[in-house]
Amino acid sequence: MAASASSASLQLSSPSTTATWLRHRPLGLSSLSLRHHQPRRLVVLSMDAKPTILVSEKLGEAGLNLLKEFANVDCSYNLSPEELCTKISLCDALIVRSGTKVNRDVFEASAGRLKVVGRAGVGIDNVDLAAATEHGCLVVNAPTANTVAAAEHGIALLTAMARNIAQADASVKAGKWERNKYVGVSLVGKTLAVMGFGKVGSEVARRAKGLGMHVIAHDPYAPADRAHAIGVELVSFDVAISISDFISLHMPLTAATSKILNDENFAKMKKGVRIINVARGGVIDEEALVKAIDAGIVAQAALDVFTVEPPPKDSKLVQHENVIATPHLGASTMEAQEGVAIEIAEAVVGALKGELAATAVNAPMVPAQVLTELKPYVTLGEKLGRLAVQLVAGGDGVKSVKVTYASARAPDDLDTRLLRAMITKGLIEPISSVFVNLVNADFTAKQRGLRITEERIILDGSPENPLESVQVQIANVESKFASAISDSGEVTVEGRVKDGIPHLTKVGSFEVDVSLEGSLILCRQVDQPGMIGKVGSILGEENVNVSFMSVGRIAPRKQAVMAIGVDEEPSKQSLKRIGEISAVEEFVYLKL
Ligand SMILES: NC(=O)c1ccc[n+]([C@@H]2O[C@H](COP(=O)([O-])OP(=O)(O)OC[C@H]3O[C@@H](n4cnc5c(N)ncnc54)[C@H](O)[C@@H]3O)[C@@H](O)[C@H]2O)c1
Ligand SMILES: O=C(O)[C@H](O)COP(=O)(O)O
Repeated sequence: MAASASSASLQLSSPSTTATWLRHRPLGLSSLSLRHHQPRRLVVLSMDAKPTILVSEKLGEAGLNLLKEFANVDCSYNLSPEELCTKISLCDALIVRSGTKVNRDVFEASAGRLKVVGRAGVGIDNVDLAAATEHGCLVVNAPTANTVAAAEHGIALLTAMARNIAQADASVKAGKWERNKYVGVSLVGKTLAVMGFGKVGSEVARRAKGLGMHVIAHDPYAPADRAHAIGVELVSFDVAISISDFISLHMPLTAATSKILNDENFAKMKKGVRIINVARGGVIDEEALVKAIDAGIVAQAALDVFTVEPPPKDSKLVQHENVIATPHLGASTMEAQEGVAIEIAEAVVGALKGELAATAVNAPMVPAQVLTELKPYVTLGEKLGRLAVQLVAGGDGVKSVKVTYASARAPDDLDTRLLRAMITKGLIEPISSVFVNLVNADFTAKQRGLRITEERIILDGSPENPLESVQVQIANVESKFASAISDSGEVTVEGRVKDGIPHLTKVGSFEVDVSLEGSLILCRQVDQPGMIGKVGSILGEENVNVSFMSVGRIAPRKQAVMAIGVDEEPSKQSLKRIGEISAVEEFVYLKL
């Protein structure tokens, strides 16, 4: 008889995840279950329990108010990189726009405290995503609220450039009246190439069509039917740049798009082409653009974004008379900034509360309604992982875990990434000091050499629930609770969600039914009358509340496993007394 409170020191090895799919019938359940009380929850917040959120660039008032309801908010603008690194170690979340470089130094300086970086806008090229992921820091953005503002700014630049508005305005203000100098070009009937047919690009295309332009687009990843729906033809990169009178850039800055407009590609363009950039400065080789303007290939350029922001005062590009420039104003409308601020505040507060984020950039992005549906299963997965690893006694360490999902849903209708991540969290956190979340789960498993294979059992029946059951098995280990080893030799726990609450339904080969709240005592005993009463009264004497009890047995009066859910942690003395009950053969106390 052995009692053990929680963890063992284990080594995890041999990374990777694999998946297989099988077809089975639903599994039956036959266990005796007694519900005692609804578990009570006691939440105690200390005076300084509020998280701290650093806002390093100007954010709309409505968003700030939302943040302040939940956290201490430190609005510190124009921080130097050193100041940011100093402050960040005291912050749980950071909200930035495009002006703050959130590099590896920032994550290292946070020493694990920084849990969320919120990008109040779309482009996340100023955040080191690899470093964020390695540090388990979630990055969320606000991808929709500034789309229209950016598209409108693109159209504003297009029309202003075509009619020399900026230069003519400066000339009039300088006391001149140069009507012949500022003759423009018309837009109607001209060809516009939209490079990057995403949210902003498609809104620009829609508006340009309204101006009577012929719009084509290049985007290797955009669906043709979305383009056709607004009367835009998708073409190759070379066709787009070589036949167009105007080229408007709307792709993200990535390794593939960096300096995509360079000497070679400017040489392919139609003489007199006009360029608009409200995407990112880095997609244009700025030196090559100056040369192309001087060579007469590019007649004019209208730029909102630059490789270095702000650009140097003596920038040849900015100073060029055929260039108009704005200081990264694409998202800067009152409406967009209020929208972005609310969008990012909600995402950051949600993430700090531990909710799954729908706008996560470095974690699986799952639509909000799917997240809501999966929530209890995600909790189930984490708790099964926690239970399984606490049941391990020794062996060569936890190296190989198999997760089996039983579901009536079609394989492509069940996203298991969230579940796998939370099972991984449950498996790793009780035996290490590592903080595991959706962001770094796969990375951490790989680093620790934990191999997780996933198997899918396709059930017949109604696919109303995403999952019927989840089973977690750890191979090649011994257990501190021998009954947790299944007939096939693995530490095995299985659970399902009932009425929105995760339940443990199987331990080893024994069927039980206990809600996974509070903590758990598992006892193997010889089935006989009075056992529930004996254990219950030992716990009752200590005022430990039993939330659930369930007995799974091979046959009446044979071996049985009793699962007891408790709200409070029993003392070592009580656990010892349970172990001393004569019919109890082994027992274990597990923290959920
Ligand atoms: N100036 C501003 O203030 C401002 C405001 C909003 C957005 N932006 C920038 O505009 C860009 C687009 O934003 P969005 O919200 O439309 O993003 P989005 O993700 O909706 O669209 C980007 C599109 O670019 C496409 N793309 C990726 N690689 C490409 C390539 N090599 N060639 C062509 N297309 C490619 C993608 O398939 C996608 O459809 C981003 O760079 C964003 O940072 C700037
Ligand atoms: O990517 C974006 O959302 C835009 O570039 C806006 O950037 P900003 O928030 O710094 O204005």
